Amino acid sequence: MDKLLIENVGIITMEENNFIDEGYIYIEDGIIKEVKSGSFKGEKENLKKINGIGCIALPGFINCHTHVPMTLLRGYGEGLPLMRWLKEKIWPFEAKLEEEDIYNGALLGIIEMIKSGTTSFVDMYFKEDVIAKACKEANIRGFLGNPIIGDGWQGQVEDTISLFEKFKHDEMVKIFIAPHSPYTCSFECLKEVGEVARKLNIPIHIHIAETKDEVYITKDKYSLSPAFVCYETGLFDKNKTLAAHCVYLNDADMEMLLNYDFTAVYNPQSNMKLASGVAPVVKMIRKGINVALGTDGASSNNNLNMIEEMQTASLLQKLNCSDATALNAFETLQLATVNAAKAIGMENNLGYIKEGFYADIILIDFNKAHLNPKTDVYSNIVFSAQGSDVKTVIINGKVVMENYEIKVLDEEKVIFKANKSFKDVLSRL
Ligand SMILES: CSC[C@H]1O[C@@H](n2cnc3c(O)ncnc32)[C@H](O)[C@@H]1O
Ligand SMILES: [Zn+2]
Repeated sequence: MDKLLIENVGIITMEENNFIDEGYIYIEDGIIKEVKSGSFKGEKENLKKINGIGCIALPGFINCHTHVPMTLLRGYGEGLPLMRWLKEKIWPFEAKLEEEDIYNGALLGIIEMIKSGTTSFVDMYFKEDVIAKACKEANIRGFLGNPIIGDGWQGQVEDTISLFEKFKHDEMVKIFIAPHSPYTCSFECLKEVGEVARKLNIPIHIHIAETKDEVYITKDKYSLSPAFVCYETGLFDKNKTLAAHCVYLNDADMEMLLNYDFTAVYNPQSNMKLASGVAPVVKMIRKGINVALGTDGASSNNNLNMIEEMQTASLLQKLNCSDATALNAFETLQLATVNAAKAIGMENNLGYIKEGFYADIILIDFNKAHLNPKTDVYSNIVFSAQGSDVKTVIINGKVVMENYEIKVLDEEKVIFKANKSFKDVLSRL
């Protein structure tokens, strides 16, 4: 049996009013067995110990919307709005990607995510079988969906079914079904996606209502908002759905979505960078819609850092609502942990540091000038911390980064190969 003890550590359990000033977390075979203040009294033989002195432990972040290999496109296609960005720069580049490039970009993104505290991510990209391989090598949890987009959708749905069969018993990789959006998928396609999701009992991952242009497109084509296009195809029926962006959801959309198991995934940095708009997050939460957080790809962000994303998430809502109380630090942390776990159907396993939950835990090093005094630890993490303050990362009970050092991959080699892939793709353009 694998036993791990994190001791002398502050603990944000994510249960309300339950911050443990100094305590321990005891883990057996990847499952949290004890979370208490004070010191561990149990058997200490054959036990790996991590001294968490000066650190605060919290649940690992769940990035609920990304395209992880797009790290290769970081800095590529700068300064364009969504539709021009996709059509003029991103899609032509992606057309030249080979399997090895996707693998190299995925590993680069996974290292970046682990180093800034992400332990699970929800991904939509080509060749998710290759991304799954990268997840398994790094021991990170991947909730992966091959894109379903355009005319070739029938074959892409078949690919998702095969991928699901391949990974249905996997511990770290789960397959989602990922139609790109209501403006790139036909009515028939969205209908079929809903049916397959229900048959396989898997969540749907889609982009909805990202830009004003998207609303014009669906209104023009179907006389419906993007959310109602999905509704009319039965996409939400009895399915769990994660919808990235949701910037232009209107009141009628929200009232309709409340009847479904629906999560809006807020991507503030991507929405700011592409000048898409501000998602009505405070309104959605007030109405009872589950809201989680994602970075989107590194080409529209330009990183995969959930600590930075949380800071932007809260600041943007405060500014947009002209209300300093909007989306406070604890609520913002909920978007990246508890609400995210609910979005992916892992509410009984992830999102809290709690007995019986998976040991997906990060340690933030508070021995830093910018993190003291610890007047409000939630505020310090959301508004003062940097991704690089994450010192140690444990996923499924395995230490994947210790004392700032990635244990599962050769970081230098991954960086070298990703740069080579970028140049190779450019030479094919
Ligand atoms: C076909 S896999 C996913 C597809 O989506 C593209 N993409 C990346 N970011 C966004 C975004 O914010 N909105 C819409 N589409 C996006 C990505 O480049 C891939 O082609
Ligand atoms: Zn996206």
